[in-house]
Amino acid sequence: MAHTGLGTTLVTIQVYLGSQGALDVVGKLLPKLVYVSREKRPGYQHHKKAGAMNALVRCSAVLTNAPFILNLDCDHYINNSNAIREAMCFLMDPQLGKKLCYVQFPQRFDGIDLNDRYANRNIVFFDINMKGLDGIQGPVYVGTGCVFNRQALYGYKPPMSEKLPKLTCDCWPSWCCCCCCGSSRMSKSKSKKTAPEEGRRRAMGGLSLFRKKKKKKNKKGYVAGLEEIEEGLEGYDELEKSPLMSQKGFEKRFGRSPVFITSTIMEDGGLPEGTKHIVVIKEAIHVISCSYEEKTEWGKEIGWIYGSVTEDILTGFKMHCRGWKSVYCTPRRPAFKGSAPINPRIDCTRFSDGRSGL
Ligand SMILES: O=c1ccn([C@@H]2O[C@H](COP(=O)(O)OP(=O)(O)O[C@H]3O[C@H](CO)[C@@H](O)[C@H](O)[C@H]3O)[C@@H](O)[C@H]2O)c(=O)[nH]1
Ligand SMILES: [Mn+2]
Repeated sequence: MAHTGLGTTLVTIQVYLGSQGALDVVGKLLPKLVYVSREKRPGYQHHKKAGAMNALVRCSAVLTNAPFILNLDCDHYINNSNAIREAMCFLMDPQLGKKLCYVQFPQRFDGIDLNDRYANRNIVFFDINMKGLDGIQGPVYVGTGCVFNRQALYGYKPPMSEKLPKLTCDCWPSWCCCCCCGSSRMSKSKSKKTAPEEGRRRAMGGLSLFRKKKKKKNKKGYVAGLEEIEEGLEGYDELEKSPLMSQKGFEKRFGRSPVFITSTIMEDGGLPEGTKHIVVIKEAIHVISCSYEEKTEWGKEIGWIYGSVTEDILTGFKMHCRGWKSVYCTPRRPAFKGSAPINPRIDCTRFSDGRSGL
């Protein structure tokens, strides 16, 4: 039901196919379908679509914690039964997968008139610009037809890759000592990254928690934002902070749900062994209550970002800024389709309704 921002809606969670489940024609258990409606009350911002998405992310983390999330607008549908498989080929790729925040598909529409009078195809954007971006850090997130890596929604950074030998001058690799050995920068960077420290970092699942980059100034006062320095120290700040983060920091970022917080550090998703239904249902209701996000980082640093008419662009940029890459996936048969606005009035109404949360 639409919400005007004035009334009240209560939490609804309906699990279709129930606790017994149901089988498909070949006897396999069908996935459950869960309908979720969050709580809204006067005096509490619901943040429209971005707020709805954040509530869904938390609720699903508590109920199943699947590591990947497909986001589709309510006026879009799946048009290619291989769509999810296409995305998973990237997200589960042994080399590339762990660094990907999302796989974005182009938006395609039904009902476009012969001459595409209302420019629904958006050829320049979807078939030129987005392909170009795919060659850099990846396409922007366009709000629908996108499969996310759940970890990227939580403000974590992508895991670091093994380092290749570094060039210390224009022509020689770092093992060349003729002109560069004794460089304090390099030796500092190397001596800091000792094996036990590296081991501790790995033990943390390679996740960088909430680190603010410190800019280092060199003698001349220039900002020496050299990658080597940053990379040499990578993982240290957060290791020092992580014991403190465990309680207050996590709550400040994610809100006061220990079940949700636990789910965020399970890198491969899933629920802890022995999780009880009654606990998760209670917690699922808690995380979609209207005051849950107060004094947290939801919508500011994590999840779908608030405060813009196009929450999608900001959300994708946040991930790219943290170093994640994205992928543009364009199978021959469109993966998803939406219904095209067929006159300017419909387009304007849809636009203003969507932005005001109707
Ligand atoms: O209060 C709201 C308003 C919208 N929606 C959802 O947001 C979607 C997008 O809204 P729509 O009115 O369809 O806007 P469009 O302009 O068609 O959407 C494009 O532009 C939006 C803003 O950039 C993106 O969020 C969309 O994914 C993208 O398809 C809808 O389908 C709903 O699923 C909500 O959940 N709550
Ligand atoms: Mn739409």
